Amino acid sequence: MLEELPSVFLVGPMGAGKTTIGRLLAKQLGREFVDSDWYVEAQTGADIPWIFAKEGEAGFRERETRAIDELTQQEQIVLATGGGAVMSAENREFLHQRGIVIYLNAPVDVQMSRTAKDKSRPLLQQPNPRKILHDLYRIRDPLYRQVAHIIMPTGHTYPRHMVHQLLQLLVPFSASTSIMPDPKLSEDEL
Ligand SMILES: Nc1ncnc2c1ncn2[C@@H]1O[C@H](COP(=O)(O)OP(=O)(O)OP(=O)(O)O)[C@@H](O)[C@H]1O
Ligand SMILES: O=C(O)C1=C[C@@H](O)[C@@H](O)[C@H](O)C1
Ligand SMILES: [Mg+2]
Repeated sequence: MLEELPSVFLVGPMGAGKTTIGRLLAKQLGREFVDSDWYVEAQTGADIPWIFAKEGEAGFRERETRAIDELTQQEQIVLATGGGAVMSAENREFLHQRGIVIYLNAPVDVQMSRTAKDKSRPLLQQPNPRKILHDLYRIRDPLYRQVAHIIMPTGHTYPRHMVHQLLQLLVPFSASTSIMPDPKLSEDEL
């Protein structure tokens, strides 16, 4: 039933589960899974902390926009994007126009517990990561909502259960028509 489904792009904050859910969703759909953070690392030949250290956040964002442009042109993939990808209007346009965008909306407490032990996120290597996550959420939540076709809360739901719900929410987008369902599916409807 989902053969006609265009590419699916996951957006949301660090620790929302974009990589985890994206990988599982791709498996269920029989699609290729790509993570824009991994793609940037592979294209650069260096990891994200190294890119931030050598080129600053601005250097990383340039690389990220090139990656989002290239990856959103691929057909029928599942793409997990970096948490800050929606900061660029160009990226938002690429994402919204070229596929179905799912916003995984995680409260700051959940983001905190899921990112606490991991040192791979340069923006959180600060004395007060909770404040950083909180400030980023305030700025980015409206942008995630703006770019999304589907908004899915994530907190205490098992990844497999989330993927099951997402597969149902994606059905209306699979018809062979260029008209996207409107209005947005929102948290209230889940
Ligand atoms: N629904 C879930 N329930 C419980 N744990 C989860 C869930 N989704 C993700 N996790 C766990 O949270 C951590 C962060 O998840 P993940 O790396 O998928 O987030 P992300 O959105 O890709 O973050 P980033 O933007 O930093 O790449 C992982 O350890 C993962 O196993
Ligand atoms: O939220 C962010 O700005 C980031 C999230 C990660 O996915 C990486 O893209 C990088 O660490 C920056
Ligand atoms: Mg990820």
